[in-house]
Amino acid sequence: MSDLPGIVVTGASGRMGQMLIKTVVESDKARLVGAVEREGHDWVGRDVGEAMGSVALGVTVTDEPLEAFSKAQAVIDFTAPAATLQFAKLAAQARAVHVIGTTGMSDEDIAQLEPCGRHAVIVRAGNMSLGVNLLTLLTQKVAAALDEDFDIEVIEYHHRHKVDAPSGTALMLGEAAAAGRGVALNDVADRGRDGITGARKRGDIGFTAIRGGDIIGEHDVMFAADGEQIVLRHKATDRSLFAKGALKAALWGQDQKPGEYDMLDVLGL
Ligand SMILES: NC(=O)C1=CN([C@@H]2O[C@H](COP(=O)(O)OP(=O)(O)OC[C@H]3O[C@@H](n4cnc5c(N)ncnc54)[C@H](OP(=O)(O)O)[C@@H]3O)[C@@H](O)[C@H]2O)C=CC1
Ligand SMILES: O=C(O)C1=N[C@H](C(=O)O)C[C@H](O)C1
Repeated sequence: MSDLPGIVVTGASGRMGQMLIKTVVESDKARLVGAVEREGHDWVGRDVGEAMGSVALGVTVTDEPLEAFSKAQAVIDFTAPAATLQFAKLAAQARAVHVIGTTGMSDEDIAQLEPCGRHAVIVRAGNMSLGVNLLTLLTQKVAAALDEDFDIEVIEYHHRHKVDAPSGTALMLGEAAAAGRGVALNDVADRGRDGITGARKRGDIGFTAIRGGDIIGEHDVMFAADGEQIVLRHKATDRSLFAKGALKAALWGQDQKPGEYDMLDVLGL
């Protein structure tokens, strides 16, 4: 038996689930020890490699997360808010590092992670890429340098299947812009315009969500003043970017004390 950290992937059949399984299997720093799907899913009981239409990997998809987590050092979870809250409790019980990529979690959902972080390491980020995490720091710096003559708008572009808006990344960028301005995002966020909205309020941070086709994930932070605009931009062209970041977080988490962390901690930014 290898002593490489064992990883369980939840939401195994999903876009990110499949990418994560491929990334873990191809890594020489970790091994895949479990794949979880919800009860009743037609992948349950099948070899996960075969279910993905490839070679057998010797890992059977299960609908019993606690049993899978108990055999693992880390759980990588890109699913949905309700599932992630359930997995957080089980990962804490199993003392496994819980890497959370799931977006669309409310403030109340996030608060529920706190007791879990007392027992296990949690790394959560709306975007696991180096580029976006660096962009949050640039956004904060530009927002701090400019005054409210510059309107800030975060524009995000995603595929037609995405179910949450604004994206987790857009909210990270909005938080960074608000921090640069020394304000709370909740006090200035303008999330959804329709009808007679009135003119833009000075100091607001706006969000625009585009959905279409197979766009993997693109984010612009626009600073628009009279006579000039600055646009900071990140474009993801491959989902493996997020999966590699998540695996890095799972490995980094092995050496940390229980608590809640983000990708800036993992990347040392
Ligand atoms: N942080 C980051 O870097 C990134 C985050 N994401 C986020 O990851 C999440 C997943 O995205 P994506 O893979 O595109 O979505 P998909 O819909 O393709 O996959 C989600 C998977 O989670 C499964 N799932 C949902 N609920 C449960 C449950 N209770 N138990 C077990 N499995 C469950 C779904 O199963 P079923 O089909 O049966 O519902 C599905 O297999 C989203 O929140 C997305 O925003 C995505 C990319 C990068
Ligand atoms: O749902 C997606 O696909 C993505 N979700 C994340 C988000 O909400 O920001 C990250 C990435 O943009 C892809």
